[in-house]
Amino acid sequence: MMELDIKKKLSGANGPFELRVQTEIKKGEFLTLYGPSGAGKTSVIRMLAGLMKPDQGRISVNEQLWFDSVQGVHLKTRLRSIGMVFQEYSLFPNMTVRGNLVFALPKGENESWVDHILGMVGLLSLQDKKPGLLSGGQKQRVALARALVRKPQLLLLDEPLSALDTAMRNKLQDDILQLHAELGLTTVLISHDYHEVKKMSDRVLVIEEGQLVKQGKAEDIF
Ligand SMILES: Nc1ncnc2c1ncn2[C@@H]1O[C@H](COP(=O)(O)OP(=O)(O)OP(=O)(O)O)[C@@H](O)[C@H]1O
Repeated sequence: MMELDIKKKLSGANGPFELRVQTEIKKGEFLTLYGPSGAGKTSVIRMLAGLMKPDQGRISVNEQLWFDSVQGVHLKTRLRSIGMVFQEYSLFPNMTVRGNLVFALPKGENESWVDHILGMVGLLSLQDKKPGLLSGGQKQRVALARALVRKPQLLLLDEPLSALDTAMRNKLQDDILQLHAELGLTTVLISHDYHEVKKMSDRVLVIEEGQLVKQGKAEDIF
């Protein structure tokens, strides 16, 4: 169970506005953030990841405090149990697929977990290739696998599929849903794609100009 209550002043294209999001995320939930460009969705994910500091509020995950403005707590990104995938492929180009995953493995951890993850996402046959030789979909599959190497409590996905063609996109959506279920993940996805939101989400938060304007099941919202 995750509790999130954050405020942050942002400077948007039409002047400053306040981002304010308050919600609880259940363990195992698949939550999607939906809303127009510039609404503050990426900022929410960055604050969950510890890459942006809220002005005020509190983030707690299973009794562990990640952020608390009153107590002055701001846990560093590497101390938060998170995995992240963004739209741009952020793989190390000079390492193999396997190398990218092993690099993310905590010191002393058994590499058999890397094999397991590679198998789950269907990358075993590509494990010795460098990312430059892979298609966009394959690269995102590697990025997803790498995000899962540390068995994160929270998986953060910022439009990871928006650069892919429809077929590849569908396939990766299925993979993400399967991994989410098999690993018991709690996942927060940003998506602009209405079909994707409907297919993936247990719950949708609609954010406009920093405000949470609607939330609920996708079929009730659209
Ligand atoms: N550190 C910051 N301080 C102030 N304003 C910021 C900061 N970072 C981003 N912003 C502004 O906040 C606004 C919201 O950005 P954000 O990327 O969170 O929106 P978004 O909903 O994810 O949009 P998109 O869908 O286009 O990615 C933007 O106008 C951006 O310029």
